[in-house]
Parts: sequence; structure tokens; C-alpha cells
Amino acid sequence: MQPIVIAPSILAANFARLGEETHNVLNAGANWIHFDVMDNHFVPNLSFGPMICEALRKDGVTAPIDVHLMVSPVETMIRDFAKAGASSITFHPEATLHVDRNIQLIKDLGCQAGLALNPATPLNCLDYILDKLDLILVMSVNPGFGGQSFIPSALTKIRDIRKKINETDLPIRLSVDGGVSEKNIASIYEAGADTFVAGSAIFAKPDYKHAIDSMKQAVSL
Ligand SMILES: O=C(CO)[C@H](O)[C@H](O)COP(=O)(O)O
Ligand SMILES: [Fe+2]
Repeated sequence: MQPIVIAPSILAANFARLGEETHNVLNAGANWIHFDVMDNHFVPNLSFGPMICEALRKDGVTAPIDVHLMVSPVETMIRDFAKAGASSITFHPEATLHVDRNIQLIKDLGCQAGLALNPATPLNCLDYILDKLDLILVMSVNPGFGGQSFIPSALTKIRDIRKKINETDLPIRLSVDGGVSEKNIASIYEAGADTFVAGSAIFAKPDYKHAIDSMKQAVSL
């Protein structure tokens, strides 16, 4: 299992002060920044694109930026986000006919490659490509919006994927995204996740350090 990562989703930040919010959450102990890209096509919402990622890099953000593409098609955005300073780029298998090719594209551009699984997406989408992935993102809500409730069946999926990852002996990260909070993070960790995306559970709190510390404490068993 990889070291624990807490990745606040800046979808839940105050967009009017995005740079400051990003620095604040990193100073509060966040390990990565989770960057949700929504196109009002693959998902019914619109967020931000590569220019904002580049602006955060220019503003001095050096932490890993974990780009979660909820867009279709994916190829152009993969290229643009790699250029804009993304560290990892994750896409959904339903968003492209060419999953293997796009994993390779992400790696060729020097980023870590991830695949995101919606709540109803079966695990056979990992067949033949698991060993090429750096990260698997289990969606514990239907993608498109922050602030939704964690779907409990995600725990079964996390356990099943953890088994598959352990069989490979590769350092593939298992990330969980949607409705993660200090209340449920321990059960998500016990199911086998090592990377925790949280938007509202951090940004809706007045004290980001307290929110992140509570999450870290809940998984330091
Ligand atoms: O990908 C996402 C939604 O599609 C977000 O990363 C996710 O919803 C995080 O927000 P919250 O912790 O508030 O659920
Ligand atoms: Fe996300």
C-alpha cells in the first residue's frame, strides 16, 4: 500500500480566491490538489480548464496537481493539461474508444495515468490495462457535482480493486472520490484505498488544518 494522500478538490473552493484557497489548503497539510474538469457534455456541469491549472503553477503551486477529466473527447485535454503542469491525468473509460492509447499518451507526455470508474462501471474495464495504470479513481458519487453523499457500494468495489492491485505487486494508487469525510474515511481506508479526494468536507469547514488533521488521524490506525 502507498503512503496516504489527502487530495482536496478545489471544485469546492471559493473560485473568486482560487490561488489563495489552493495555497491555504496545501499549507494546512494537503498532499495533492484534485482538479475536477467538467465539460457540460460528459457530465452536466462546467468547471475549469487548463488555463486555470497553468495559472496555479505560475502562482507557485508546486504540489502534485491531480487532474480528473470528466470530458469527452479526452485527447486534446490530455495534451493541454500535460502542457499546463498536471502531475497525473485521470479519465473515464466511457469518454473514449481508445483507453489504452490515451493511457499511453498521458505517460508519453510525462504524467501519471489514471482511470476513473463511475459507480455502475464494472471492473472488467481494467482487464488488459491494469499494469499500465498509476492510479485508479473509484467514484463514490455520480460525477458532475461536489457535495453529494457517498454511495456505500463503492466500499465493495474498493475491496475488489485492492485485491487486483495486490496481485500485480505494482505501486498503483487506489483513490476514492465523492462524499469522503472524516466520518467515513476510516472505513474507506480499511476497504483498501490510499488516496482520498475530499471537496466539501474540507472547504466547507472554517479550519482547513483541523479538517485535514481529523482525516489523517482517522486513518492512522
Ligand atoms: O469528481 C468530483 C465530482 O464529480 C469531485 O472530485 C467530488 O465530488 C469531490 O467533492 P465532494 O468531496 O464534495 O463530494
Ligand atoms: Fe473528482
